[in-house]
Amino acid sequence: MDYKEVTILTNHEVEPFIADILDELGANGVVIEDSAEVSKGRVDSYGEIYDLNPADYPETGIRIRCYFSAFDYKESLLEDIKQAVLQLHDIPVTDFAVSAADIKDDDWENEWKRHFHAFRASETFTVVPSWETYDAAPDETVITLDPGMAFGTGDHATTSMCLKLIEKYVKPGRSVIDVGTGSGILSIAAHKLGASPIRAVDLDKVAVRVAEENFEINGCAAHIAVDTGNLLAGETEKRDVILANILAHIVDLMIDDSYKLLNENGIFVTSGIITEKEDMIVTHLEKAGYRILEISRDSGWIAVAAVKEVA
Ligand SMILES: C[S@@+](CC[C@H](N)C(=O)[O-])C[C@H]1O[C@@H](n2cnc3c(N)ncnc32)[C@H](O)[C@@H]1O
Repeated sequence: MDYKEVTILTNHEVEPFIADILDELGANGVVIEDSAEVSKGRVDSYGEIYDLNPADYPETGIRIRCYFSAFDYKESLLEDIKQAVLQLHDIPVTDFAVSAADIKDDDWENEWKRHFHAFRASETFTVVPSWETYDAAPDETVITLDPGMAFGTGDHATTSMCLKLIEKYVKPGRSVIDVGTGSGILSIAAHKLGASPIRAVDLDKVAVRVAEENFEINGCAAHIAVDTGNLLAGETEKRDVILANILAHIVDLMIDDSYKLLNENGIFVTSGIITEKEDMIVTHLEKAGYRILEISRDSGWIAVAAVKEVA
């Protein structure tokens, strides 16, 4: 079947919402290229800094590439995307352009996989696509991933900030629940650090299937229970750590439940929160009884680690 590659150029503020919009409209695989990445400089597994090729990135804002099968693509699609973006509440859309091109080679999957390569996502975790071979250095812990249609390759600021907080706060033998597991990346990281037992849930059945496959690839399927689930609804087992990288207004809905479900001195690691929503989330966390341990910031997003201290 032929595929269409749809390219969108827009400003950073739209980024948190674009994947959901494209998903609703039937996109297969979404790749986000951020102009801010070029100025960061990357460090490879041997500590050498390398530059990204500016030609691969937009000059300003973000470029989103996504893929639609001929079956899902219709003439009105570009206009539908534009209208959905322009109707976002309270989000300034200062730049917007959308275009489509044919992909003739029947190989859209490889087209978007072209953009995903092994990279160091945190101090110890290196994410390696399942189709690449990689020689890990002794200080690296490899997470092998095929994210398929699910979110979570690790190169998004929210995921890498979560990985860094997990490195710090998840200890061997701690019980974990990963809410909105996506590709399963955070659960795999927790497992590699010795956490147990681990449960992963996602509202999206496709994400649950992808996470299961990634648990298999990483040899941890027997150690992570994965299921569909809506936030913490129906969860009764107390946990030492709760992970949730979802959007701020959704995280907000689970703050009180997370506090109830945590053991004493348990830790809530959460991200998916744009800086504009920091005050709202921090105020709610403190009201629920949490003490904020730290807040990380990257590319307009924050991640929070908070502890349930019981006097
Ligand atoms: C931003 S992705 C995070 C994926 C991965 N945990 C990571 O850190 O990269 C958010 C995930 O939350 C899931 N999600 C959204 N709303 C949810 C809900 N109410 N309950 C459970 N999962 C939800 C989405 O399907 C998506 O897979």
